[in-house]
Amino acid sequence: MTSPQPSSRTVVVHDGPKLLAEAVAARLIVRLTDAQAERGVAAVVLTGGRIAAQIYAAVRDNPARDAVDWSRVDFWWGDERFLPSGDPDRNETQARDAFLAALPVDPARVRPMPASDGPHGSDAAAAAASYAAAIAGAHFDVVLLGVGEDGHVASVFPGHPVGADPRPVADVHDSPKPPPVRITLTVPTLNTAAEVWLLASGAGKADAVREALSSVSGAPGAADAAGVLPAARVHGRARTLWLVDTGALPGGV
Ligand SMILES: O=C1O[C@H](COP(=O)(O)O)[C@@H](O)[C@H](O)[C@H]1O
Repeated sequence: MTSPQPSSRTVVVHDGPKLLAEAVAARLIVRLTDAQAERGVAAVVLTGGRIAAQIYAAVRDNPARDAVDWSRVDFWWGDERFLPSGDPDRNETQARDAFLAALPVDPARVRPMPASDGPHGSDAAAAAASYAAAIAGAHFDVVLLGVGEDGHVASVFPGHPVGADPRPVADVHDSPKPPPVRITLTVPTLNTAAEVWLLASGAGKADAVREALSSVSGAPGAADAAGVLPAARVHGRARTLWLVDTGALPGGV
């Protein structure tokens, strides 16, 4: 079921996490195929989280995945847990294990955020600055954002100073969700994308989804101090899609 929303948001509700993952995977394959037809290349910003892992596996297992020239897809990350390379809790590790390792990607186009044992060591601010340099001038066809129980997206947490950070990429300390140190694209950077897809599955997300969808905000500069959930502050330039299941939005829109 699909419903147009105020402020050009569209909410699509699927009947459970399996169907949500398969439908988003199919949608992503089509979007990347279209981007390559239009621009020659495609670029996607990956997220972490439980439904994201299911979506990546569904892309891997979808026979239509071969419609995409994976060697001409740029993979970026919206946020990262600042942990050593290969740590199972890194969003990079999750995506590599779930689908990147199974696809004929160009390793040079896979651009994870730095790890805590990388060139910047434990200096998360330097790591964030280096990622800001890497994304400068990049075009994002799609940003995937898993919505947290508290309404966070990427590592922009409600009430946390990162919500008002003026940098394109921020280091995050004292994250309310472990691990405490993270790196994230900030809201203005996420909002440069052509399309933003917000993903939510399960009853644990219901309060955040309901609150974000009822918010009248969504303006790129909306101050976090105003109490607007990060999930309500992000939007694509061309399209903002909420892709959820019936657990996350009981009763529909
Ligand atoms: O910590 C994070 O969590 C969220 C969502 O996780 P989920 O398991 O509740 O779906 C994700 O938005 C973010 O990228 C990640 O770093």
